[in-house]
Amino acid sequence: MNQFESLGISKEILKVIQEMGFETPTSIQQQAIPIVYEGRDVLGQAQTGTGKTAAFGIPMIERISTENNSVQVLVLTPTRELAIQVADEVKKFAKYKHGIRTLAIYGGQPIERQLKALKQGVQIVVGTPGRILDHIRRKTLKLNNISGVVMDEADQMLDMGFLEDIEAILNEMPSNRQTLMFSATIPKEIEMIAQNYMTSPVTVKVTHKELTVPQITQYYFEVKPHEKLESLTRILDMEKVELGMIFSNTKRGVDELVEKLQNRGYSVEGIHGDLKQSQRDRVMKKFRDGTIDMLIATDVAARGIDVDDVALVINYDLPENFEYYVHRIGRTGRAGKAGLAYTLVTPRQIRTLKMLERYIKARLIRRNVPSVNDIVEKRKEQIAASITSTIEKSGLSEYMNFIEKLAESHSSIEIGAALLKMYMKKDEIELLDTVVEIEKKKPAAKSGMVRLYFNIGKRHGINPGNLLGAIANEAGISGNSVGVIDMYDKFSFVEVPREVEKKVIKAMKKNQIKGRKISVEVAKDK
Ligand SMILES: Nc1ncnc2c1ncn2[C@@H]1O[C@H](COP(=O)(O)OP(=O)(O)OP(=O)(O)O)[C@@H](O)[C@H]1O
Ligand SMILES: [Mg+2]
Repeated sequence: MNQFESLGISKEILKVIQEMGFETPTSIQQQAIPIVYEGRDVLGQAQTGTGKTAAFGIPMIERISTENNSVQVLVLTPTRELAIQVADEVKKFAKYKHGIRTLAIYGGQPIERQLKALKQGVQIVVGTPGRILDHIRRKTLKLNNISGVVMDEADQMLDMGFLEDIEAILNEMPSNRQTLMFSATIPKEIEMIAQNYMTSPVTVKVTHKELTVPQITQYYFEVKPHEKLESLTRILDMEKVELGMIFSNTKRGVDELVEKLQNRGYSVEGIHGDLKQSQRDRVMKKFRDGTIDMLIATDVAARGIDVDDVALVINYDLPENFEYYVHRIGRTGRAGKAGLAYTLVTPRQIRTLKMLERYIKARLIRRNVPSVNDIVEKRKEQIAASITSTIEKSGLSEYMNFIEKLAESHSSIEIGAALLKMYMKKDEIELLDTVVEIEKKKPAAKSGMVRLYFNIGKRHGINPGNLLGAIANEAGISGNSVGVIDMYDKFSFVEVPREVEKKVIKAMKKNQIKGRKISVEVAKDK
């Protein structure tokens, strides 16, 4: 007998569990399922991604009588996306329990469609409190046959101001029903509802020292407010994750980030409460399918959302509430998988960060925003890896003939290097476009020097040493007195002693390089 069988789960559901590839029940499932089967009220707390949905979903499915077409189980969730997801998960588990019908009911969806489905008869309804109450008042949803109610993410529903709605809903139900509440965080306020609406509830708490799961490695980056966007793009360039989420505290923040990142060529979409439901559904689908790399979201997508293989969560803004942090980063590192969580913190927020660490009882490791060099080095590693895998996949013979010919007049190292240079060139432009904004604002590091920015356009192919010599010559100064020169396709800069600033600018404008007009800009000192 496997461990799932010993929990008393029916064979129809055991079959699904096997198909889903679950090997052993998680702690919350082991502890909560038998108590829920007993019919007790349960207040369940366990870390994010540890299978709370199945912990309440499985026993709730088992109690449905298929002879009866009325609603018997109601699950309340704080968001529409979570209602859809939990209903899908319940449907999955009920796959071989023929005759059980499950319906998600939420705002933003045409009410007629829901009315039609309710009329046909469903036994399990999963929904958001507002719309559920709406149906109760229209008498299109009757709760007199309810034998079980679940509040998933109960604390979030209270936070969103759903207390009155929830109370109104609970008051419509038979008092001998079974009541369950589940969340990764259970603050004190919950106990108030528990006292009023539950009958001698059993608290099932899977305790760990930390509130967050240990397989999520948590880092923070200290960045000035005006450097956040630049830092984010560097982090994204460095990580190149396949699927991730970025959280912002405001809807406007989400919209702005989406626009800015899309303009820079990142594959991102946004989700928040002001978007039309059809748009929210479209974005969620793209995210679940992996059509986009990153979902940018407010906390509307922080709770309960379970998307496979989210490798990275970034808090672009430090959340206003510590519980939100736990739930946001919990979108990664689910079902035992590893995850990364990055949080951008401004210097003024360091104290709040320390308080957050005390709340979650875990540490965030400090990390520096990757420099341009780090990103270039990382690119090289990635390119080396993709060269190796291309070679391993073989299918190179036609290219090899071509290279063999070239190898008669060049060494293979030269050929390889030239190909790489051609390949990187394209890459470099993309990379450096993102660097410009921050670099542009930088004055010279050494006192007495000024940094002059000039623009000679894309793919200039000019040797910095030659340019430096030409400028010094034209200005009548020694080449040695010119400091750094760095040339990019968009902005290049040179650092010169303050005394010769004017001379150099004049010389640069005069010394048109390859016939291009040069515009020079002086970086202001702080
Ligand atoms: N026993 C199990 N073995 C392996 N995977 C499981 C098991 N139980 C659940 N899962 C999977 O783990 C993932 C997370 O489950 P679920 O969404 O229920 O977590 P949760 O505890 O509700 O998290 P959150 O607090 O974020 O809502 C899901 O993809 C689910 O299919
Ligand atoms: Mg959940």
